[in-house]
Amino acid sequence: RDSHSQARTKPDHDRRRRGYERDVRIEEKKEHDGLFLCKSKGQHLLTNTRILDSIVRSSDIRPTDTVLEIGPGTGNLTMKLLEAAQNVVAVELDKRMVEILRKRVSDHGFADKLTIIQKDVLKTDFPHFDLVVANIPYNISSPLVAKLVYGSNTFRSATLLLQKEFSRRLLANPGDSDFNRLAVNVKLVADVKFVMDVSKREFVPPPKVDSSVIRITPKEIIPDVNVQEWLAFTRTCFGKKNKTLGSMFRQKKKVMELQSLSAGRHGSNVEVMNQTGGDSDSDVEEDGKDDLLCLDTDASMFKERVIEILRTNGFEEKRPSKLSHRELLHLLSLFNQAGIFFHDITSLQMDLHE
Ligand SMILES: C[S@@+](CC[C@H](N)C(=O)[O-])C[C@H]1O[C@@H](n2cnc3c(N)ncnc32)[C@H](O)[C@@H]1O
Repeated sequence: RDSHSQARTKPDHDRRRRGYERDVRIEEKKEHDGLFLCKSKGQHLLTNTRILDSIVRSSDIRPTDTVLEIGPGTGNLTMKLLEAAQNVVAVELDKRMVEILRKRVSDHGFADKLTIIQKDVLKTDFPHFDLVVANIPYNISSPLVAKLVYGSNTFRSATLLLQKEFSRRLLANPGDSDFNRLAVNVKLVADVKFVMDVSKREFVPPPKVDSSVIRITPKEIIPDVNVQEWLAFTRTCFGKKNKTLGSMFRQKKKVMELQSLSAGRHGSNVEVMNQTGGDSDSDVEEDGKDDLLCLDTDASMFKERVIEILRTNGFEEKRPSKLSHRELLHLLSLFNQAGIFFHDITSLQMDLHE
């Protein structure tokens, strides 16, 4: 009986869904002249005026500010930003959105306050701006946050509407289950604060997930560390964030990387290249207990040197996701003092993801 009722509910569900999608189209057609919203470009428009107002209020815009908006879409947020700021720079990929936005803004007499850059935000150099306020496409959250916090622009804060789960990771602290490489890298250079949750029902069309607004404020003083080396170091340490550092640095793969590099080097410095992919917690990898048997003497000695640094400084049994920035920076400096440096051949990509 159950399977029979399931067989009947599936078409019902599909019919309801088709009807719903048609409604959204009609609504959009009315509002945006038949504009079809692309999921692949993350086109979920925020339509609730109360929430748009709260976002603008919480972003602390001054009348003299230039605000950078990423993905203005049809301009729901842009109109509010134009009222509050001196200027808005909006970066939008979709030509159709740009046309609608341009018309809407000039109909309201704001044209001279808005600069539109019709480009992919990840491939655009930003002009000067004071603040970022944006409902961004969720599929580029990680590289976009990286571009903002590790990029060359100086700004007061970025108030961003993000996927709820992603924002929880950014908000996490050492020891929290969500704490990962993204959080450790962003929080080296910025503070992250929760602003509010936003239900998926507030968007047209609704995405599958709920959202949150967070505020990222770049730190005035950041630790004196080579950024590329830090990113490579955290890529290594957070490769398997729940493993102990001891077992991580015993992995055959890591030692072999070191071995091949040390073979090509002279002098005391040894570079630890980070070119490994597959760095999720679920990856199955050898714990390294027997790996030593497969390694030649130089690599074994090098591995023992690394383990010795961890052991004598109390890091061998520690898990990277439980360490503070201070502890991680200390560990990196211990490696450096021992002539071990982390370099990333993919360093030009500022990808902070786990
Ligand atoms: C989530 S919608 C937000 C629309 C609008 N801000 C709102 O709140 O109603 C994201 C917008 O970003 C644009 N977009 C997607 N990928 C982009 C990219 N790589 N660079 C610039 N804009 C992009 C989409 O076309 C879309 O208009």
